[in-house]
Amino acid sequence: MSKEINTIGVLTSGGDAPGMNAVIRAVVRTALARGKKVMGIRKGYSGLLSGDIFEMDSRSVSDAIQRGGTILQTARCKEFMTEEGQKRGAEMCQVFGIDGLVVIGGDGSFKGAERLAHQGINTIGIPGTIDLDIACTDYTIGFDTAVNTAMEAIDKIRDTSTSHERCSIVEVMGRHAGYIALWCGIVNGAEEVFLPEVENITQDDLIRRILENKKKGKKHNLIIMAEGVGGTNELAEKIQRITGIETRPTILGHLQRGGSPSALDRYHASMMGAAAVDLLCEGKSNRVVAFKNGEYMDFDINEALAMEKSIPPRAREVERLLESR
Ligand SMILES: Nc1ncnc2c1ncn2[C@@H]1O[C@H](COP(=O)(O)OP(=O)(O)O)[C@@H](O)[C@H]1O
Ligand SMILES: O=P(O)(O)OC[C@H]1O[C@](O)(COP(=O)(O)O)[C@@H](O)[C@@H]1O
Ligand SMILES: [Mg+2]
Repeated sequence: MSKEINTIGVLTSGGDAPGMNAVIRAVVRTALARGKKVMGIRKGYSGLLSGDIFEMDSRSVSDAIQRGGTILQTARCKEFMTEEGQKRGAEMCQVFGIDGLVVIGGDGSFKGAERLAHQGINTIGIPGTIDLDIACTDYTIGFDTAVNTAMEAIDKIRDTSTSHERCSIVEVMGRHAGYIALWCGIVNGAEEVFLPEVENITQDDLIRRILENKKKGKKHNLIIMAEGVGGTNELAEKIQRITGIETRPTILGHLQRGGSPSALDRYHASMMGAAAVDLLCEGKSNRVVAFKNGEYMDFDINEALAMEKSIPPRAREVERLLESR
């Protein structure tokens, strides 16, 4: 018989993402509507281990849906990677009466949720990361806002780049994932995009293309670099040294992680937050909520973590087709 859940905990973990507050709001309000008690855990698994836990009511999530960041704050917690840390985490849940837990984060956070489920706490993961790099789901909360933020910033860089006939290299976030870079390549109309998951053109090929573009009268070259590829500053210096074309690197960095979430992020966040609570109420554990082929569903965490995701070949092809030559 599945265990009945009376108190639901909620935490955000790993890198923050716009829309996390809308998830917290949906979890809190759905749980209260189902007659459950809700406990907020601050600073991810760090706050769980230090007992930074408080009761939440409907007002705790007022004025949160439109706010960026996470009102529960987030952290990366090394101690929780150890079995001892995970046991202590489960004990802390018991101390606060938490029998079901919603973990909002990425793959790393889901591994932690799986370990807690192993210790007897019912857990459900919700994909919250700007990187869009969780294989079991077509959408991760925060991506739409982040890619729009990057797109708007790159449009602005393109304006000044054209005025000065410069080459601009813009580095977008994604230590292991090139989705923001790929999307910006398409929606900003870049001349070249470098992704961590696939083979890219060589720096020599790039320099030849920049010189050809100049001969054809192109007024700027816009190159998008995913963070995980690296070497943005060095590449800019090399292009300028060899071609004589002024080249400026811009690293967009953490501005991509902040800001008020888009409608898409708020919508998925609300739907996924409510789904997570309903799964817990049905006695489910060790599951991840996903949006796949236009529907909300859930997967076993271990199966979800074993899935692989690759850059859609057609999107890479279209990005290349549309590069101006
Ligand atoms: N293998 C693991 N076992 C237990 N906890 C983990 C594991 N991997 C990550 N975590 C926990 O999840 C946190 C967030 O993971 P991280 O990979 O940084 O971010 P994300 O969840 O966004 O991928 C880590 O700091 C750690 O506390
Ligand atoms: O904020 P930090 O610690 O510098 O981390 C930067 C990383 O976090 C991200 O913004 C999001 O990654 P996660 O969601 O997996 O934490 C990556 O794109 C980036 O590489
Ligand atoms: Mg991650």
